[in-house]
Amino acid sequence: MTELQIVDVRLQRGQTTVFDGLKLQLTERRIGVIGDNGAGKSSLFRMLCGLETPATGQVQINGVPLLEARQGKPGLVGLMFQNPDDQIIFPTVGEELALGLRPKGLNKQQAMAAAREMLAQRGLAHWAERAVSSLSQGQRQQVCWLSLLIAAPSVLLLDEPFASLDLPGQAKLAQDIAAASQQILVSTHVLDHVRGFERVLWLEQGRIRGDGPGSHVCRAYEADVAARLAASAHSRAQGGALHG
Ligand SMILES: Nc1ncnc2c1ncn2[C@@H]1O[C@H](COP(=O)(O)OP(=O)(O)OP(=O)(O)O)[C@@H](O)[C@H]1O
Repeated sequence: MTELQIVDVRLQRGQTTVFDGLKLQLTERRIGVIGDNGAGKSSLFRMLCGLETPATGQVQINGVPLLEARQGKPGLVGLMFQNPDDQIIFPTVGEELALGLRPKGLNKQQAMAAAREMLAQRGLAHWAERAVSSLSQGQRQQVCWLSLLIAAPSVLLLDEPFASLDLPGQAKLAQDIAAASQQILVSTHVLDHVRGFERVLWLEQGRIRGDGPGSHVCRAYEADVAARLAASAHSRAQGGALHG
């Protein structure tokens, strides 16, 4: 099992200090990440796969600094981007899936054959030559997931992977996540997708506000949102009474 560790990290993005003194040990097989817009979910994932470098502190894999651990092992941590257009590089679906197999030593033909086989197994054989630009947003999100699945990194980071999927697509992805043997972290605003996870992190302005079994943490976040809504309705009503 791969163990990700965040050791006393400060992360700066532009003018924003996203994390300051963040410490986390991530050992559970399924970890959900929830919280308001701007709480730091994407930043956490980008940092865990090396796209953002902390100003101080460190991300470690099995006790080894991330950059060192990834040398010669590009398939250690994989990110499914929130926006498919940030992830997809190649013009066709087949080529995009094949890309994930090249680090495993397959040549171009072998990688394309494996990509075609995977698509065929999922009833999507006709997608192999399909231009990515001709796919809908949800279909592009599916391609991003399949790219990660075929590349099979040890740790999968899925940043709002359900966002554009239709209901059957969401159900299929949830099944795939349940069946995968790797460690998977999922950020989402749809709490039902992570409520059953053994661990959920609730981020609030870059700090850990909740950390525990999915059912407990999701309930606590929902209660907090309800309380905030009630407080703002109350203050609006008071404002109305004052001006009435
Ligand atoms: N490229 C950037 N430059 C500067 N600040 C950024 C950048 N990207 C994000 N931020 C800031 O970092 C903080 C965390 O953003 P992040 O995207 O990690 O939040 P999030 O929890 O993923 O939000 P959402 O739910 O909207 O996707 C926010 O205050 C955001 O404004």
